Amino acid sequence: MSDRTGQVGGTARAGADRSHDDRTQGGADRRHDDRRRDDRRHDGQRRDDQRRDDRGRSGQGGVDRGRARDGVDRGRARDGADRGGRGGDRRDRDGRSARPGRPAVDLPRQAAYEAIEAVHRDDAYANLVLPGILRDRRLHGRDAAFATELTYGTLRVRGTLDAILTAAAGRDVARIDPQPRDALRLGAYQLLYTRVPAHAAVSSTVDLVRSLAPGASGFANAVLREVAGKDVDTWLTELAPSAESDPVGHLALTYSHPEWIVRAFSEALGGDLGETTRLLIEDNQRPPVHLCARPGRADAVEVADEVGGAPGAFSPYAVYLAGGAPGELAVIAEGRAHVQDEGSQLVAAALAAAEVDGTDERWLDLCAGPGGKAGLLGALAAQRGARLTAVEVAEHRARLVSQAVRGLPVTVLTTDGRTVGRDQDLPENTFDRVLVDAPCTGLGSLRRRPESRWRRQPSDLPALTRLQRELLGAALRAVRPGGVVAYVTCSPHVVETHVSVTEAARRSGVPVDFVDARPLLPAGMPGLGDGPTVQLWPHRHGTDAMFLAVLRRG
Ligand SMILES: C[S@@+](CC[C@H](N)C(=O)[O-])C[C@H]1O[C@@H](n2cnc3c(N)ncnc32)[C@H](O)[C@@H]1O
Repeated sequence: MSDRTGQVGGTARAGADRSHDDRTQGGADRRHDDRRRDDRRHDGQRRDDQRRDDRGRSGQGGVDRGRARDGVDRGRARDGADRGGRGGDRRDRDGRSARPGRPAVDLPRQAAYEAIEAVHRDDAYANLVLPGILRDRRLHGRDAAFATELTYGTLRVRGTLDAILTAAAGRDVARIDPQPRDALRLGAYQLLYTRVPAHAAVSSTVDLVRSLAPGASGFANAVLREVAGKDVDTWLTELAPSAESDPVGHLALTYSHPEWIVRAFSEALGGDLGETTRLLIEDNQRPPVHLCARPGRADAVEVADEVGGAPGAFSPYAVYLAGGAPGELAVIAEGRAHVQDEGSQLVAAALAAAEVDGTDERWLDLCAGPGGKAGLLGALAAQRGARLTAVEVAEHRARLVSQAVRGLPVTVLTTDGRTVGRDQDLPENTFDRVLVDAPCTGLGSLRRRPESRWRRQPSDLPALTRLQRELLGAALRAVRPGGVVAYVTCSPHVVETHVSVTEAARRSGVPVDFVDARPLLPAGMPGLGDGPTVQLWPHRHGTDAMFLAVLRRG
């Protein structure tokens, strides 16, 4: 450790103690007034340095402090950093904006902080809460992209950030108050995983902490300077367990996933740690947006031309968007396409591609909300003279299904899918094709839900797997002899995939055979394994990790 780092380390611990005093003794502020005045003088100097630094760096690419080892996509946030504190923003003696009504912190960082805080304080979902915050703060274009990158990135690598912050602060992050803690996570993310200049990352975070918890700004300054003393690889070398003695712990800290999820992925990948690593890396990338060009209403190649995207690699309906907000596209507004991961398209289309003997008119989607697969199946049903019944137990999600299938031959039922045989609209032995897109942990779409890896717990599994078995049991009662059932999860956890499907089939009392699902996917698709089930993967196929089992009723 260098002299400078050692010195800062001492300051960080002193700061940590000060902040602790502030919280526990209330009036401790007075005892530290002198130190705070010093802090402010240093902060003012630092901000001047930062502006000079930002001006000097703009156009030069900044400093990339990270390398590829953690798999986090870096460098995209660089330009946004240059905006912080520039453009003639006049500040008062405390570093706050001198213009009334403007927050002390630049708007993209403020927006990212608010989203992160809402996720941790209110159990909000980042993908739902952030658009409203961006709208309220009138952030568009590069500012909105910067705020989004900071929000998603910070939430994704929270585990690694917390380990580093714990070491830098000299105490467990759990013992730091929630507001400065989230601000520190945001600051450490900028320092370790983006090209934001260190001065900008530190001073903007200290400003943010000062606006939230004035007593903690000196502490935040010291902790961040300690964090900035090493790059992420050096931190990980110091903190991560050895890859030889504790491979799961090593991967978990290095690639910021909970250990139980690393273990589950490794098991689903047959214990191949190299491939597990590639998956973890992929989970930390910004996910692409895929559209589904609805069959009969649009052609994927034409939609790709229209939106400036590219046709998908596998699904005949897939279009890869280059960027931008899909909600603003005419093709979506006009119902010619919808947003849907390519893997979801593939598993829904596989159900439609399976052979059935006899009639092919009555299709059933037993877990339809919010309606992505019902939209594709409804469009295919329209082409083939069939009709889809879409079942969803949650009222608000059933409304989303109704919106998604407008104009298609789909009947939406707001009911429990397990009522097959008890509900007159869900008779037994009736449907030709049935989809069970079961509620699951969602471990296959961690790229899209940055907070979910930290929110999900192994204790979620028993209730989910019971529901999965019951819904698949209901589907096996609903399908007629000779008809097919597709069981789908957006999770590769073997307890939710192989265990749920084999247990449900065994307990159903209905004669069923597994159909080889691989030929139901586009010809030549690589990496589909030995069958009869199929597991798609982000690192192999660029899709969410969808699982598909197809069963034919005897
Ligand atoms: C994985 S999501 C389905 C996603 C959907 N197929 C799509 O492509 O948009 C599972 C859905 O099942 C619903 N669900 C949960 N329990 C259910 C039940 N007992 N009966 C019907 N739907 C249920 C959930 O509310 C959720 O909307």
